[in-house]
Amino acid sequence: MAIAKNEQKSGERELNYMAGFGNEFQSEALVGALPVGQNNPQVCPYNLYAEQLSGTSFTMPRRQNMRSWLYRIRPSVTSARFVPSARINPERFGTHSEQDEVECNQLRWRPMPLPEHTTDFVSGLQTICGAGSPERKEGYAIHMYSANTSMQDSSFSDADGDMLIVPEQGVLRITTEFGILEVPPGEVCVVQCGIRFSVALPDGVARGYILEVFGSHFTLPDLGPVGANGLAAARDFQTPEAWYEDREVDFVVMHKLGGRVFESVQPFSPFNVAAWHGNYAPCKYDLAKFCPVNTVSFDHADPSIFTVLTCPSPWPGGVTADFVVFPPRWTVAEHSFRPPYFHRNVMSEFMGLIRGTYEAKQDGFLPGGASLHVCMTPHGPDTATFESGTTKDSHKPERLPADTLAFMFEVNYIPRVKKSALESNYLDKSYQECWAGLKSHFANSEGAGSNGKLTH
Ligand SMILES: O=C(O)Cc1cc(O)ccc1O
Ligand SMILES: [Fe+2]
Repeated sequence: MAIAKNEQKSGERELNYMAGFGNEFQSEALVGALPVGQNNPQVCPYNLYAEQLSGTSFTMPRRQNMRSWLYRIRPSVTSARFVPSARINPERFGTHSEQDEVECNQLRWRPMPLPEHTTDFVSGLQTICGAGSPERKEGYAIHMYSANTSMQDSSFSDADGDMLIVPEQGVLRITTEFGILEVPPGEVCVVQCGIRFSVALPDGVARGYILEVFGSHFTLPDLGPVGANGLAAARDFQTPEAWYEDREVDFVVMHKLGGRVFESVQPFSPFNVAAWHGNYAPCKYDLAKFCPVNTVSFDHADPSIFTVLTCPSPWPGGVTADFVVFPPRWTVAEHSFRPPYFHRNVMSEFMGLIRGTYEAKQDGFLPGGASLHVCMTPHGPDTATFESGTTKDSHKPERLPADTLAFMFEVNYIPRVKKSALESNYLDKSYQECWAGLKSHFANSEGAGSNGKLTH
């Protein structure tokens, strides 16, 4: 067995990352393992197998074209036949189905409980909603996970799309074919379509959110008049250096395709890539590095101003999905209602909370919880937020607390909500009550209203 540049046991090694978003990276865990000047030498260095993983069609324009070359001890093709996985309950995880319904009411979930029984990242996945079709390669699904055990000699890959993973509780140590990423709450990662990965839980528990996009890839948003800087900087994204293990063991390889999970057993670890190069590779990003841009005068900017990553739609200006963060920041708008406004949006909005409280809700929206407001469903600040927003001194700058971190998956297609998520006992059936106190303050002749003050 050749000697790896890094330790064989991932737990003992400091992780190294390469900086940049979508760069042409190259990385060797074994000195000289990358072929020089070509992808397919007749015999690769160290007798490795060359394997290409493409993320776009071969003929995609160069700027969008994504692929990587992996140099591995055995090729991925050497596994037994895949069969439907008995570990996954398709009623709970996969994609939405015909039996799931659209729901025009505002929905909110309390935090999903941590599991009572042994549950790893994959068995702890629960689909909340989805739209479009993985077969047609358009649309998305939104999932949550809650787990208390590391994946053991097993991996998962998603042939349906890219996964953006947002931890809320517990570090995720994600071993991929490209190397290892450690992702604590406050950071997010993207594991692209087809990449095999396995999740260990150094903290013993983990909970969080996933946005899966079919047939599209996450990219940095254009900045338009904002200019060349601001929001998420490309250099702050981190891609793991190559890491491999040469381990012969019965390894379960799970694979999601068309919303169904299949599995196979192979006699070796799939994390056997000694070197790779290309621009199709997982990455992570620390949300604390996000540089918000916002109003410095009056009124409330639309939340698109906080877009971290976007999945463009096939038509100009549209998106399949945006990942938006509500970071700690100063709010300074004068003579303005500063919290999020009341609205009905053409896009559908799934929100989650990583920590703290969210500026539009004083109560009931908890870390690990979620809300869903679909296309044209009215929503906005709860009664208490409206009252404080209309009475506070709006000439004093205010710091939104540093320990707050909410986010939104803003999606185009109207989602169907998974039956199991609608029937779960953590669905908050009293959500609508948060707006019940929004009484009329209308004053058409005298008194309140005419002087810009409300009587509460
Ligand atoms: O809380 C929400 O619904 C998200 C949201 C935030 C905001 O500041 C403006 C519009 C919007 O949809
Ligand atoms: Fe909204």
